[in-house]
Amino acid sequence: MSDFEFEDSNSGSFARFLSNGCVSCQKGAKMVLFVTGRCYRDCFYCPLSDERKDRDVVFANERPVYLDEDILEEAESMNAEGTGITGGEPLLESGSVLHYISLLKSRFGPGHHIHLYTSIPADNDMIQKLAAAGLDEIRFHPPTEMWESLVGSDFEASIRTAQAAGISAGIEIPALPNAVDVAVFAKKIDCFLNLNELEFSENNADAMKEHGFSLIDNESNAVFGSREIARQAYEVGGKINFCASRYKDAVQLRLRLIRTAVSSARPFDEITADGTIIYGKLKIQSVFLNDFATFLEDLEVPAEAYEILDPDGNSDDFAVVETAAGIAEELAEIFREDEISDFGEVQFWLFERYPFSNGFVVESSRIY
Ligand SMILES: C[S@@+](CC[C@H](N)C(=O)[O-])C[C@H]1O[C@@H](n2cnc3c(N)ncnc32)[C@H](O)[C@@H]1O
Ligand code: SF4
Repeated sequence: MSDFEFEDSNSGSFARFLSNGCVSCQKGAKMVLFVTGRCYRDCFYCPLSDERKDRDVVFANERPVYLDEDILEEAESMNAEGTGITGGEPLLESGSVLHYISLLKSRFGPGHHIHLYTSIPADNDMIQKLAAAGLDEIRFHPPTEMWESLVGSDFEASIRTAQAAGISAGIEIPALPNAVDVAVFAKKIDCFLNLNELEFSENNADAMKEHGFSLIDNESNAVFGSREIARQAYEVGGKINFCASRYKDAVQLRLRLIRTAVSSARPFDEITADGTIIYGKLKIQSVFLNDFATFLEDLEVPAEAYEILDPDGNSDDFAVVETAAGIAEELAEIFREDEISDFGEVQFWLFERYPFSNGFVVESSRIY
């Protein structure tokens, strides 16, 4: 853990303390492991999407998880330094949480930092199990109606038990009115307090409006006034980190995409500053593939500069050759100028997409 003063004028984040989990999260180096969308609470501000809320699903980042291997592959694909376990309420599936902690620690070693979000004040037995599995950090989210009366509560007991068991423990809540009371409590018991800028999501928008909240502007999801509440809480002192909505989107997500792109890009993929990849795509009738490969060899295009994707090898179908954007552009130019027709109809495209397998396509354009 580190003590310092941090103020990011671009995003609006500020902190005088960052837990180790936050340090790797800020680098975009944490995988998000979502363990069950079920939750026994009903916070009006809960941001969960329909795809996840109340559903017994597991996701590693955006990848649905059916097998342990899905989690390990996702962590490898982004070269993760650690994992944040969230939900729903992950401790409703405590057996899975313990299993995943052990799995990640045994594959990636004790240095793979794992933190857990929970709204349950876990009892001594559960804390000992989490510690034995290797959990590094736990962040409790007490219900808003308890924020003024946390002293002597089960949450205080859980935080103290976790700290005694060697788990770094604190509180993480959205910056809603009364967060100042939580700051007073956190300072008193000397635990960290992470404040999230309150955000609108598709599913909580109606409830947020009913509670009198509005957006800062039309370009962000952040709630008007949440940052000012966090600032008041910050003035209380103590180990506080305010994570702005823009910081999550603009910095953490972008850095995670870049990490994923760097570890999974093919030699010819171009990685953009946003972490997307750009490449060229040629669509060609499968029957002409062998001749076309010879044509590329004659042009001295190196083998590592393209990849042939012909899934079913059916000669009636179109196959795909993916290559560097620059090579696709040059080939398109050659085909156009020389009016080449030896390979049937060949289409030339440029693609930009997220760096996951079958990642969302940001843009595609046909160049010839
Ligand atoms: C969605 S919860 C899931 C884990 C667990 N149920 C909990 O509440 O901690 C994960 C984190 O999101 C934060 N959060 C919930 N609603 C939010 C909102 N509308 N805006 C910003 N953060 C929110 C919570 O404070 C919590 O730290
Ligand atoms: S405790 Fe967490 S998951 Fe459950 S309703 Fe509240 S914010 Fe949503």
